[in-house]
Amino acid sequence: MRQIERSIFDLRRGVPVLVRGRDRDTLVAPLEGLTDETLTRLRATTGNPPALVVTRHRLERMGIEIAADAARLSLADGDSAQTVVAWACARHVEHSPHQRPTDVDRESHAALALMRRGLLIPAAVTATIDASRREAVQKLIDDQTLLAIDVDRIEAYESSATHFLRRISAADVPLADAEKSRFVLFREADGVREHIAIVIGEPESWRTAVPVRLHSACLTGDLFGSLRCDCGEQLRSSVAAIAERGGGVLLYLAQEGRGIGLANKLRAYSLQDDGLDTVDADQVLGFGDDERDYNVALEMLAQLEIRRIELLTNNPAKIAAMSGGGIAVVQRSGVYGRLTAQNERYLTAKAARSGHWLDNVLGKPSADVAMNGKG
Ligand SMILES: Nc1nc2c(ncn2[C@@H]2O[C@H](COP(=O)(O)OP(=O)(O)OP(=O)(O)O)[C@@H](O)[C@H]2O)c(=O)[nH]1
Ligand SMILES: [Zn+2]
Repeated sequence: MRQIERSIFDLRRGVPVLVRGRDRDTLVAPLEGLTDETLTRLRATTGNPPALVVTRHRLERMGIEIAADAARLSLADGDSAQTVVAWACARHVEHSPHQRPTDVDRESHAALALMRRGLLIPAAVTATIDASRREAVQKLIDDQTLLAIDVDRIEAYESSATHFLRRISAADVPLADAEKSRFVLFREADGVREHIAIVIGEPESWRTAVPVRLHSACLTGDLFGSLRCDCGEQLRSSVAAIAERGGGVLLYLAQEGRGIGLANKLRAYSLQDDGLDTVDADQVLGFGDDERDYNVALEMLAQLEIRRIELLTNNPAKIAAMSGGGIAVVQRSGVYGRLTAQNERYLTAKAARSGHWLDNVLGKPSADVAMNGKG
């Protein structure tokens, strides 16, 4: 396994990793699972006081505006793990951090990139290695107690991770709403995530604007029929709609929870039960309103040689992402689930805060829109 994937797995297990910069080495511990012992060990190993690295979204939640993507908050000797975790992801913070946030260095920025890729809360505790501890730290690396990874590699990985997809396997899987369906599985270059193209009908008989649905995974809704969202019904009605149009493609994207992962989505659900809406709940955890990017979808469409599409969505961001990636979106058609007592607040927030076209679900009439070839 390459160092980068190994470091993500270490962080997911709660094990710190060393990020090697040009001028300094930084020990990085994930916020998730942080204990007082971790903080003590971080101090002892590095010989320096640790800092908490959090995203701009998290700081905004704490009433602090910054221009950069992330910032560091210095930690004092007496700060307990509980306090640090509260600063990073609690809805209510009793004591504010002692100091104004300072700019993040490349190493801290890279640390957050690893957390996101590992679907962890995007926050880390970091400390630079003091010159006096270099030898001891090198020993930990040599005996494989500690994994070291170059900051350059993390940055290169960040920009290339999803740009290469391998087609791994395929099989016919007849579906209740589309008997002629073929599942084609793609794997990202690092092997971490897999996405599926469900190819419905025969490509030769598709319309010139291929009906396409980009569907972000939702375990709770798609598989269990959760009433908190509309995903399951959207999934099934998209398959039926594509089949009715004579075939097309549904891309089932490993973007659970708008890209934050299932663990964080469940955390966000608890925060919603506490009164927050879907966007604010994600922000409490340090995420933006939508963490997805659609490069994977663009790459899958390219490999399937699809360039002109009718997009089945209510989400303007998906149209922008496809058009921006060189796909001609010639038409947009809505795809709706039922309004339930449990999903009304979620759908209302999507319409109000993220601009989704949900008027006819929420009780106002609306029509499908022809894009005039412009997307
Ligand atoms: N973070 C978070 N994610 C959620 C929540 N509810 C649903 N989701 C996720 O939101 C995503 C919905 O994805 P889609 O159905 O592809 O799309 P959409 O952005 O609603 O746009 P449409 O194409 O109009 O359906 C899935 O990944 C769900 O897991 C929530 O409360 N919080
Ligand atoms: Zn859902």
